[in-house]
Amino acid sequence: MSMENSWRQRWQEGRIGFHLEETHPALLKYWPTLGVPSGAKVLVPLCGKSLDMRWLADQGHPVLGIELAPEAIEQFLAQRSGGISRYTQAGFEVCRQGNIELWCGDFFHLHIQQAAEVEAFYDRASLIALPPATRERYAFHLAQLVPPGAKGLLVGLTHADGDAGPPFSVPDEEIERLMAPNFRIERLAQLPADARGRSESIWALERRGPRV
Ligand SMILES: C[S@@+](CC[C@H](N)C(=O)[O-])C[C@H]1O[C@@H](n2cnc3c(N)ncnc32)[C@H](O)[C@@H]1O
Repeated sequence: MSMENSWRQRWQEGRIGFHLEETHPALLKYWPTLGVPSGAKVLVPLCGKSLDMRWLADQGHPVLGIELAPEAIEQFLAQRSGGISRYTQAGFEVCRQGNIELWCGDFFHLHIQQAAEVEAFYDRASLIALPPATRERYAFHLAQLVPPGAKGLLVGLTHADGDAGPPFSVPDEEIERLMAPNFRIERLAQLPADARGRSESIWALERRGPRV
């Protein structure tokens, strides 16, 4: 089965153990330390139906989430009664609710023109959703989409179940190797392991290169 279909099947069957029913504690704790100005648009790759997007929007950030599974987007929108506008842009179905826009489709098809206003990013559980070779592509594509100086928070995950996934275990060394060519990167914290031995790591990133 293709990666795309297996994610859609997960959403259809409700196998979404990664989803949190609250704002991620690391977002609450560490986002304010990045110093991203209120009003800066935040890219949320592989966003699922994460409530973290609501929190970011409540801080004054326009949010651009991108997600493969229409099921995730519809479930996200159904959480609130706010009016929804729907349109097609650059081949993506886009839904907007308040200052959150959700693009339904493949992150790798999102082009820099569509991300033109993005100034920051928030990435939880994207790398760990992707097999090794795709993680390389992901890191490169993210770097292409965000401008020099863009800051982001990244939440990774390691586990002791070997190469199995998703979630794939992505060790610190790999996150550094993938991101360091294009981002200044600092590990902020390692959260305690849960009952299944899964532990999240929290990183601050800043896109390298001269600001224009
Ligand atoms: C592990 S989940 C994390 C979701 C969210 N960030 C969170 O913290 O709840 C990964 C999500 O990425 C989506 N996805 C996987 N590959 C994708 C791709 N190439 N483009 C867009 N979304 C993708 C899946 O459907 C899934 O909802």
